[in-house]
Amino acid sequence: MKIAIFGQYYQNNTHEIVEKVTRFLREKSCDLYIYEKFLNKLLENSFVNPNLKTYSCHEDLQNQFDFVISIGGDGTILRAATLVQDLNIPIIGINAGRLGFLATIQEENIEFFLEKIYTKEYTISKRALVNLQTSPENKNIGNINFALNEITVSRKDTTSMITIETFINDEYLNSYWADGLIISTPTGSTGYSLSCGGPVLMPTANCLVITPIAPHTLTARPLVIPDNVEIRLKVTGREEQFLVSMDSRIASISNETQLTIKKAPFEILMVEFQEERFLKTIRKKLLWGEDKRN
Ligand SMILES: NC(=O)c1ccc[n+]([C@@H]2O[C@H](COP(=O)([O-])OP(=O)(O)OC[C@H]3O[C@@H](n4cnc5c(N)ncnc54)[C@H](O)[C@@H]3O)[C@@H](O)[C@H]2O)c1
Ligand SMILES: Nc1ncnc2c1ncn2[C@@H]1O[C@H](COP(=O)(O)OP(=O)(O)OP(=O)(O)O)[C@@H](O)[C@H]1O
Repeated sequence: MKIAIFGQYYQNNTHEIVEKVTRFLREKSCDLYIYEKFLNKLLENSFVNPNLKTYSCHEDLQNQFDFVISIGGDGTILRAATLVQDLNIPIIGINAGRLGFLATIQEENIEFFLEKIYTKEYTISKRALVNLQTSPENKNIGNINFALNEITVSRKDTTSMITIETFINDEYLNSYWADGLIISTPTGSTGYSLSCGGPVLMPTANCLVITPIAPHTLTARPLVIPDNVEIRLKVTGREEQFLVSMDSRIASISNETQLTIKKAPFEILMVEFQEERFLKTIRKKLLWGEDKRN
């Protein structure tokens, strides 16, 4: 099996996690690669390099990898997705962070779950992404023009709200007067959109959510739409520029720019285990059922 390990940060327990993962996979005679910048962080912290091969970009992953193992929090998985892109390499998330909504394996269960990869006791959860196109083209966006969680537009350098004229398949929807607007995938529905009052979507729902960020029109509510439509946005405001974000990445865009958002032509494959399925994750992480009255 050929496996790529990905991580971004070094903290106290990183050593232990990486050692657990590499020890287990070596015993299984895996062909192991590690993200070069992550290895450098480990080496700076007196990690002894057990002759791991390295990779550093999307192109390096193009050569028949079986899995990517992400070590970190949800943000690290979002970053791993920018390397995997359309390569259909399943991602296994080991949680070294806080919430770990997408990164579901806890440190103490690493061997238990990695064994399940060998016994094929897992399923693949296909996650839709959203894709952004701008007219005119914007060089700040580059070719990583997609998001696993959400694409947002928001105000920049001002407390003044922006107006976001929104069309679905060329039909006018609304002009949101708000701090911003979120176009969320089902995966992203438990992220920023949820904090702004959006609904939780099951990962397999073929839908997107349009969620306004602090709209000044009290009747503006999150809207669930099918994922086969094209959403077009035009932003106006006091400043000449606004911000667009794709998961953790941001770019400044000028007001004349038109944004077109639609489902991306590829999916991200998340490895899911029976013990850590989506419904259990929302119960556990959103503390459903913690109310002692029921
Ligand atoms: N007010 C908010 O809730 C808010 C604001 C900005 C961004 N975000 C989220 O943060 C993401 C970027 O992550 P980051 O690490 O760069 O930012 P960050 O460091 O601010 O962390 C954001 C938090 O959101 C959680 N999160 C991310 N994706 C999630 C998901 N799909 N389901 C449930 N929780 C999720 C993370 O676990 C983390 O605790 C964005 O895609 C967005 O969804 C949330
Ligand atoms: N490789 C790692 N080793 C140890 N700790 C890590 C590692 N990567 C991330 N962390 C810890 O997790 C924190 C969050 O990481 P990350 O940005 O990946 O996730 P996040 O989006 O903030 O989500 P979460 O809330 O799930 O942690 C980091 O600040 C750090 O404390």
